[in-house]
Amino acid sequence: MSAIRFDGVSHRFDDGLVVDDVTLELTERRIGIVGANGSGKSTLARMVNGLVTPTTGTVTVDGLDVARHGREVRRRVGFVFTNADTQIVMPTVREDVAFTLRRHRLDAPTAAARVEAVLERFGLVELADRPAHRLSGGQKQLLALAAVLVGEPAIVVADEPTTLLDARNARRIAEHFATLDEQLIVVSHHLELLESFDRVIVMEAGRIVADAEPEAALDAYRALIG
Ligand SMILES: Nc1ncnc2c1ncn2[C@@H]1O[C@H](COP(=O)(O)OP(=O)(O)OP(=O)(O)O)[C@@H](O)[C@H]1O
Repeated sequence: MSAIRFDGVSHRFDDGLVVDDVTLELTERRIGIVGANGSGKSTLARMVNGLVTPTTGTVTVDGLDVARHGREVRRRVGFVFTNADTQIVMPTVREDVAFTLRRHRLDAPTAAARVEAVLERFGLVELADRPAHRLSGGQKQLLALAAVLVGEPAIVVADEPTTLLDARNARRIAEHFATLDEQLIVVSHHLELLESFDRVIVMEAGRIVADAEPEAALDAYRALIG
């Protein structure tokens, strides 16, 4: 597993401190982050691949400072957004998956084979030539995950990946998560999604208020939110 380290990390937006002096080492395979709305989860998750940089402190991935080595870090850390629409950049499903590989310096047959393998894995082969924007919400989220995984990142960060999905599609995403070899960090309000994870971090007002195996951490979170 990769080692993600937060060292005295704070982040301030205009209206105040959103992440408040967080020190963490994330080495487990599957890590969940929970917390009330506005507690700083997304900001923390975004710092793992440099979408947000710390106001103070450092975040490193395998020793690489995320603020200084953004491009290298983003190769290692794939990010899945809540709203898959924001992630679709190409007209068709196949083109959208292939787009991830544009800077990977692969020869065309190798790139094409990687795209087909990932389409197959996510049950997207029959949809490959469809307009990506016309897929259903669940299909779009699978496409977003496929488009991230085709780049073979070591780490996948997903920010509320099931929030916009119905129960069936949410379960599908959870099943795919269960089969991933990659290290996975998931921000979620769907607590059952995190029950089988290795570690769950609970945030409150920018701080980590519980950090344990899921049962204990989720109990602490339920107690916190009453
Ligand atoms: N780009 C931004 N500019 C200014 N303030 C921001 C920005 N992004 C987030 N914030 C503020 O930072 C705080 C934490 O936001 P963040 O999205 O990290 O919380 P969260 O725990 O992920 O919340 P939610 O569960 O609602 O998604 C919120 O008060 C939010 O309004």
